[in-house]
Amino acid sequence: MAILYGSETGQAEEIAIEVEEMARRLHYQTRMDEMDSFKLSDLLKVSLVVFVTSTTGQGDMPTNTLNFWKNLRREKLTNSNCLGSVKFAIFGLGDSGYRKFNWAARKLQVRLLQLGASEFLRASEADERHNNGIDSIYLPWKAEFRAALLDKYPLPEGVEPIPDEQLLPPKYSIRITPTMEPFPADTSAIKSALYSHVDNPAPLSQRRFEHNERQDASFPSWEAREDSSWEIRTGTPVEVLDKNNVLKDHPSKYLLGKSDQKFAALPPSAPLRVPGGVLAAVVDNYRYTPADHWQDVRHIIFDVYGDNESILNNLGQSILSIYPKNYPEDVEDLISIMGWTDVADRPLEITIGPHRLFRRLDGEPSTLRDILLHNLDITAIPKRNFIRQLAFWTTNKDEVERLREFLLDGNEQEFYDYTSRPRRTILELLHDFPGVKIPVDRVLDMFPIIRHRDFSVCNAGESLTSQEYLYKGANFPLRMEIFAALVEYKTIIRKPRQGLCSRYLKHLEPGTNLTVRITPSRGLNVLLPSPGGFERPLLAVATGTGIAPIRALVQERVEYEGMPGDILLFYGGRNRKKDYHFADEWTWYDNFMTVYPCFSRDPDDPKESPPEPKKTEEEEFLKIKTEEEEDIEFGLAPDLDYDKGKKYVQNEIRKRGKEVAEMLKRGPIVAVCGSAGKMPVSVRKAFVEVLVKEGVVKTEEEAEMWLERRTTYWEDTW
Ligand SMILES: Cc1cc2nc3c(=O)[nH]c(=O)nc-3n(C[C@H](O)[C@H](O)[C@H](O)COP(=O)(O)O)c2cc1C
Repeated sequence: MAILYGSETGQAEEIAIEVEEMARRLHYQTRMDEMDSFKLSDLLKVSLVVFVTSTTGQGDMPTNTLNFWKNLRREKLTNSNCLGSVKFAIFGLGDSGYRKFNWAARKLQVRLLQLGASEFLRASEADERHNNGIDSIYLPWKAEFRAALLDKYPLPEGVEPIPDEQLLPPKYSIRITPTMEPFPADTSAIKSALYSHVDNPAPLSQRRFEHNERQDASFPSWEAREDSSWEIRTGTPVEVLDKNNVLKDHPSKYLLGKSDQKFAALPPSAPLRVPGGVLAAVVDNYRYTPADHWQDVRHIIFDVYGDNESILNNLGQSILSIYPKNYPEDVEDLISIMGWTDVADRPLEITIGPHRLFRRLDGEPSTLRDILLHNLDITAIPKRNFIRQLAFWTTNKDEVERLREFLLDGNEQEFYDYTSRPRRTILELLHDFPGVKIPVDRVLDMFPIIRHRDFSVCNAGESLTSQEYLYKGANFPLRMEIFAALVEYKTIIRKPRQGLCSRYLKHLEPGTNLTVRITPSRGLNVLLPSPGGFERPLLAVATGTGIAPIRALVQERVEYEGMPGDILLFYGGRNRKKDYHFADEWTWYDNFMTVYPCFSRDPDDPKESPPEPKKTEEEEFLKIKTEEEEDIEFGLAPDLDYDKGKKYVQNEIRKRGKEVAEMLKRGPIVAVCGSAGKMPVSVRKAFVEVLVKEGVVKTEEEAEMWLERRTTYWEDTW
């Protein structure tokens, strides 16, 4: 059985992992991977294919399916019945808040049927907005799927499904290498510097021996050797093995580990070998919003070294993907509670690993600590698959019982209350279950891999290139900026929380090198298909950091040699003084741009709506929210007060109806950017109402049609 997934943030992948485990328990040979790692012809080699895919963008296929999808859509396959022998099942994940609910799964299903494949089981569409989220559809579907498998492909006589209480063999192969490892080559500048100041360095063979000695698990740690009792116990002077490493003079002279000393607690800066990735250096990273504003919004500027010609040719926008890393203190915490201290820094041998396990670019051998720092998401919210496996690694009966209870049918709410609602992390969960000791050879099977996070590049045109670039050409970096709101909140267990990437970005120091990936935005096809795209009017609506892609669109027009189309921007924030992003810049373009800002928390008339009592950032951050407020914040419950006469962009659009209708008549590009959920829906409704009220069309249906056919309507919401 092949289980192929398409996933942006990991939900579909998690479902695929569960489906695979279920199939393995029914003795299937399985292959589980993202769609893009699977050849179309391989579909013919398996008995059954399960597709699990989310929908992203505006009804789009996830990024890791795009190649597969392109191949599947090849014109010459149509009417070929080429998948006549393929049996498949589809499980879709979506969010009914989006207009094109579960479109990726639907498109895939239609195409597979068109190519002759037959459905093994009815397709299913899960809705994230449902009370119990995806699970409310997924769990019954899984039970139905299992029953159908047993029915249509019964197990041979005498063969039983492998019970849940029995541990399956690991999928990945990882082990700590035996002690006698060759001494790594002195390739890096840092290394040669390391040895250059050593007094009378020993011959290489001696150094290798000492190195191996230190690699040995029984060799005492630095801490132990610093403790003189070790010396007394063993009779070996502490410095014996390190005598050659005595520094002759001050280490700072060599810039040795300078950054490590200064920012000892920061994630490592070694860039990763990411397929399609390019090197970038942080030029600046500063807080854009004032310190007393509730939200820390970062303006981060990078120099990007890569195939810059092709990036420059990607008019429209680019997406910059960041690969966040863990903090050393969290990793050390995990190493210590799992009892991995002795093996954490010894080289690892990974013969079969997940393909997203990106190694360090400098080719240094990986250690367990390395992959924990760079690859494994130890602060993710624990998923069912993780909890299921944990129960095998504790000898404490109460813990086993408690872990298994979470997974029992009917306990979904309890599981949710323990994990997702308080945003509990894997690391915290492991602290709650001190009896659990995960063996090293299971880490790749159990921990999720860190996913990259995408940011719209918020500059374009001339600002991408420096004078140096223009003069010296493509060897010079491009300057790319992102504008990111850090995710920091507290939950019902009153713990302040930070997203993994937010924490990484917050302390990303200028000068840090990292690997990023630059890809064209999905909006690219929509925004610039026609010649003269720049000459079309642009009707932009942005809330908060949704302004990022709009700023790039504006900057692009500035450079246009012809006459750029005029721009109408509706911008929504909370306070003019705190989050009217890039307000100064808009005045530079007032020959072709009009901005209507509105601020939901700034009262027009202080008598009518008195200002809210001023809160410090800390108060705002630590404010204990009611359960309803929490639900609204996490999008789990509707905010019934949402639209009531507030100063939101949709109301501003209605207020300026005439001007908006005039622009809509001219076939503009409409770009709506900001948080997903109610804003894009309300904005579209406002456009529809305006078109009817201003007499452009008669009915709301006609207005919808107008938006669909006469405008290029692009939403970038998250
Ligand atoms: C930027 C973005 C765009 C989305 N667009 C759609 C959409 O057009 N239709 C839909 O049904 N769901 C949409 N969703 C919801 C996701 O499909 C849903 O959250 C899913 O559980 C994510 O699964 P994944 O983590 O595997 O990608 C979107 C989510 C995001 C973050």
